[in-house]
Amino acid sequence: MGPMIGYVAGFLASFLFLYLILMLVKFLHKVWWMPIRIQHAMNSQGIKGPSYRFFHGNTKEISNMRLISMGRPMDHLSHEIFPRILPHVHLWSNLYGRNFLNWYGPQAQLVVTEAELIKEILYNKDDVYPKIELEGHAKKLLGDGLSSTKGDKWTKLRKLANGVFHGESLKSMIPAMICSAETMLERWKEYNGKEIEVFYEFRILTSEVISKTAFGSSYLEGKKIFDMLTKLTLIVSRNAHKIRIPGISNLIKTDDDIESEKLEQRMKDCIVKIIQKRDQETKVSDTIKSVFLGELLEASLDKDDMKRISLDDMVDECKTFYFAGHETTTSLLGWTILLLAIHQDWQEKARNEVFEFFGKTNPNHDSITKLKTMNMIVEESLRLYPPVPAIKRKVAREVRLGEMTLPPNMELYISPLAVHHDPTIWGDDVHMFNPDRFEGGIANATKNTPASFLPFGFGPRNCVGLNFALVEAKIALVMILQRFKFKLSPNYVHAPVQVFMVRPQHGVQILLHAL
Ligand code: HEM
Repeated sequence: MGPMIGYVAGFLASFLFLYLILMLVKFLHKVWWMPIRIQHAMNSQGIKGPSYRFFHGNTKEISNMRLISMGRPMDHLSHEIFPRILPHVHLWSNLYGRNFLNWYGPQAQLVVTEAELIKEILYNKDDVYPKIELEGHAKKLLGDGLSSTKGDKWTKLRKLANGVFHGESLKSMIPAMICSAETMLERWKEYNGKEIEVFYEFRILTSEVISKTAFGSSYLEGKKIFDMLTKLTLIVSRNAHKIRIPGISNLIKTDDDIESEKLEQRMKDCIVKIIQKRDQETKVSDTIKSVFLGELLEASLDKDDMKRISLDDMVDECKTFYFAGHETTTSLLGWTILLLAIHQDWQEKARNEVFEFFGKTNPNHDSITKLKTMNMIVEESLRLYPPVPAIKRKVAREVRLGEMTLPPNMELYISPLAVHHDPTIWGDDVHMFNPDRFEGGIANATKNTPASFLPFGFGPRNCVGLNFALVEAKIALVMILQRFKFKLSPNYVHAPVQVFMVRPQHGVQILLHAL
């Protein structure tokens, strides 16, 4: 018996040893051999970049640069925020060229800043340059909803969302937008002659608008979800440049892992409750408007397999739209008010146009889209302060992009912020607020390189909420301009930061004067 046990134990030990060796070889292949090979292959095509560092890639350098650049406020009210928000892209594109290679851990990432190449990437269908797979905390934030999913499921969800956020359906949401803006401005009356922090105000406004229009739920019900989303966003943001050893992260959980799991579960419970409540309401009355949640519910009951969606899909869609429809528009409104508070001449021009179109009456859809000065101001605000500073894609299979041959699985990093602050496209006054540059339209402003202006992305996966966001923001701006003059408060501290979106770290304080 004794020798037999010894034999089995020896066999198991050698098996374990071989297994460990195999795992080590696999690990080294991933974190050492492949990066060296890819770096070499790209260098030989003239694509340079900071050297790959074992396991962490360039993430530590990137984190340090960001800590320094965003660690304190800007010295003056400059709009030159690209070196501050994305210091590594700014430095390395100057050092290594417009398209350069950097490393997100052992993941090769090609940063592309040339508009023609960006167009090629974003215009392509999912099979060549698909979206990247979300992992960890980010996956808990957005799930497999419209912004992250691919293939047939994406086609199905996009069709559904397109129908809801365009045309007549969008028009039917305008009264709710106006009503929410009125509630906000009623509150503002108390601040006449005083300071008000508007970024916070816009967070309430945009969450109320998306809650009411898309989900039919009141702000208070949606508020819990927004609070949880905000917490999860902070977790994603502070872990964005941390590289974890695969496998180990399943065994050893950090506080953030535990917190994000809890938040994911609580958000799901909350959304399921809203869905169930809505389901009951629909049974009771047919008159309820066909908001987004209604469409989702209908799709969940569809007999056609190709159209039907599951409860998990619904939860992910709700999370996606709560998230996408909230922080982005808040950011746009916050920066636009800051710009108008600084540039009083443009505030006056915008107000004159508003009075010309609407007098003191509430805005309406048809005229909102005709406001030319307002449109130029919003476009210039989106150019200088694009809420979404970076977009990512992946290379599905070996492919030629311009003069380069890219290996499969390489990540592509496209930065609207970098492109919007490129003087070769926008001229020497690139960092100035000059809405006039949009007077002849976007094509004219970008000298017919449309991918040079991409606040809402580009191509088939551009922002599905584009019109919704623009109408909502313009309604709020029109109604503010009709009621108040405003200037920047001396307490405002200029500290744009990136926490997912580009946002003012300490809010936007203005002084209000009722008209
Ligand atoms: C100023 C406001 C907004 C900005 C700047 C913005 C920006 C963007 C950008 C850049 C993308 C493309 C991302 C990529 O290509 O990877 C995108 C996609 C998306 N946006 Fe927005 N967005 C805004 C408002 C909204 C609103 C209000 C909603 C919802 C009502 C929304 C829902 C979405 C969704 C669902 C996607 C994914 C679309 C798809 O993949 O098919 N966004 N947005």
